[in-house]
Amino acid sequence: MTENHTQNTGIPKMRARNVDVYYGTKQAIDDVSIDVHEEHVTAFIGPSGCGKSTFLRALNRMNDTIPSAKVSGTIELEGEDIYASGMDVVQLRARVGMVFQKPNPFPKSIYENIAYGPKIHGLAEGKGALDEVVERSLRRAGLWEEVKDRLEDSGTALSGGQQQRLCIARAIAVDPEVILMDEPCSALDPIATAKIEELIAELRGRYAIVIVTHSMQQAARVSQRTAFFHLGKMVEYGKTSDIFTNPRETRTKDYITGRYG
Ligand SMILES: Nc1ncnc2c1ncn2[C@@H]1O[C@H](COP(=O)(O)OP(=O)(O)OP(=O)(O)O)[C@@H](O)[C@H]1O
Repeated sequence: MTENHTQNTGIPKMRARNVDVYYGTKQAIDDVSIDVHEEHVTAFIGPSGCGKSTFLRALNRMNDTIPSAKVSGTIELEGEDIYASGMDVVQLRARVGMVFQKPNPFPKSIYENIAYGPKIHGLAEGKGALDEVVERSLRRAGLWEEVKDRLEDSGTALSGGQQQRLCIARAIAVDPEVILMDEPCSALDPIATAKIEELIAELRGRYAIVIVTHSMQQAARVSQRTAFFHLGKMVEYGKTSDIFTNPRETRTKDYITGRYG
């Protein structure tokens, strides 16, 4: 373990050590160790197929849904082993929320998209409390003003960018500690992308955010820490400004200067 991997800035929110992920016999992640801190946006970058999404999904056990996937090593959330046998995975995924590449609202009303999680997790009792959570979550996701008069409309009737903010509001509604975002802007136009990036900057004050992105410009704009992945390994992890201006590893330099990818 080197300083390079831990980026010592206080107690980490999540701590991964020596993580391997296999799909059947194919190794997709090889011995990755990283600390993720609250009030930071951590970007995962690297060429297609290097394992960014696989590692991201390991952070809230989304890989459990893929029968061939096997994770080893340790991943802790606030010091608690998330792969321990007693871990409640539904609860874990509320604490470590996820936003996907393609916005995926439920085919239900805007209101229900947000209210569903707090209801099943028992976070809000009664209509008044639920109304409050819905408004607060939509406000935090920068969507309230646009939807407050149409909360009963279907979430799927919103524009792509609004749908993605709805999905972020849905993640926020269950009071997460970490939000994982897997290329959250790849299906959006530049204006919707800029809104999501602004939102990420605001949300950083409350949550640890991890974002997978193909856009180095986006990583540079939104993140404070960047991890560069290549062929299943995490090659370099550091302050985003250092990774982009003064990378230590040749492979990082080659990638950020566009030599491959
Ligand atoms: N469900 C799966 N079953 C088998 N192999 C998979 C599965 N998902 C990913 N892989 C393989 O694992 C490796 C890492 O894939 P992953 O999607 O994590 O990479 P990535 O860096 O996120 O790629 P991209 O940037 O293209 O999304 C690839 O070789 C991929 O083919």
